[in-house]
Amino acid sequence: MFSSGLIERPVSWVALAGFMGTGKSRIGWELSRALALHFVDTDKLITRVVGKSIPEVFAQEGEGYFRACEHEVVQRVTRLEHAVISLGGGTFINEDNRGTLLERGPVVVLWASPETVYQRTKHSDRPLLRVEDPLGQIRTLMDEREPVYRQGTIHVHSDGRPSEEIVEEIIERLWAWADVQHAWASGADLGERAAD
Ligand SMILES: Nc1ncnc2c1ncn2[C@@H]1O[C@H](COP(=O)(O)OP(=O)(O)O)[C@@H](O)[C@H]1O
Ligand SMILES: O=C(O)C1=C[C@@H](OP(=O)(O)O)[C@@H](O)[C@H](O)C1
Ligand SMILES: [Mg+2]
Repeated sequence: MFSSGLIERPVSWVALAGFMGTGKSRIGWELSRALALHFVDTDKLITRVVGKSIPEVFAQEGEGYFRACEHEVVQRVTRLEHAVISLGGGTFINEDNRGTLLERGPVVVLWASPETVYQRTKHSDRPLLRVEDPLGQIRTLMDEREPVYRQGTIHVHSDGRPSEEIVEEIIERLWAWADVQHAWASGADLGERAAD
């Protein structure tokens, strides 16, 4: 239906950024189903290519190696067409990655409170949260990263909301964003014609 042009999507490429546990992986997958786009989770891609889990990569190769993998993966996923990309929580923090992603298309940032993040991550293995006081660590790291996440294109809250509602809001906001892009593009066309 999408390829026949009967149903249109707001975008054919979008990335999801935000802190750990805000729902990038889950919402990204659901969004990709809703928009009939391919789905890539950069952490899963790294896991597959390196042949180790994220905690193993951190423990055996070090965080620097993981960040280099993320950088390489960003170069690749920004060349894809028809895809929803779920990033790792730190991917968008790197300035170079951020520039590449924002140039490629809209970056939707998901937000949640430190308490929600703690509840959603406490039974999982996030190497950066393997500390004595994970909630304190979440607060510190979130404060540090917040100004950077603010540089995303669209911001959506995920606290206490079912995933379907979040996906619906993202799609609405992407339509509004796409409308503005088209208006700018046709304005620029008019400007160019007027100058001819
Ligand atoms: N809106 C939501 N409501 C409840 N649980 C959620 C929601 N979004 C994600 N989760 C759950 O929280 C956990 C972390 O989500 P995940 O998608 O892995 O986050 P991220 O990729 O941002 O770290 C998962 O168990 C996921 O199913
Ligand atoms: O915030 C971070 O630096 C990280 C977030 C993780 O991804 P999620 O945000 O999907 O948990 C994963 O990439 C790695 O543990 C580092
Ligand atoms: Mg994830």
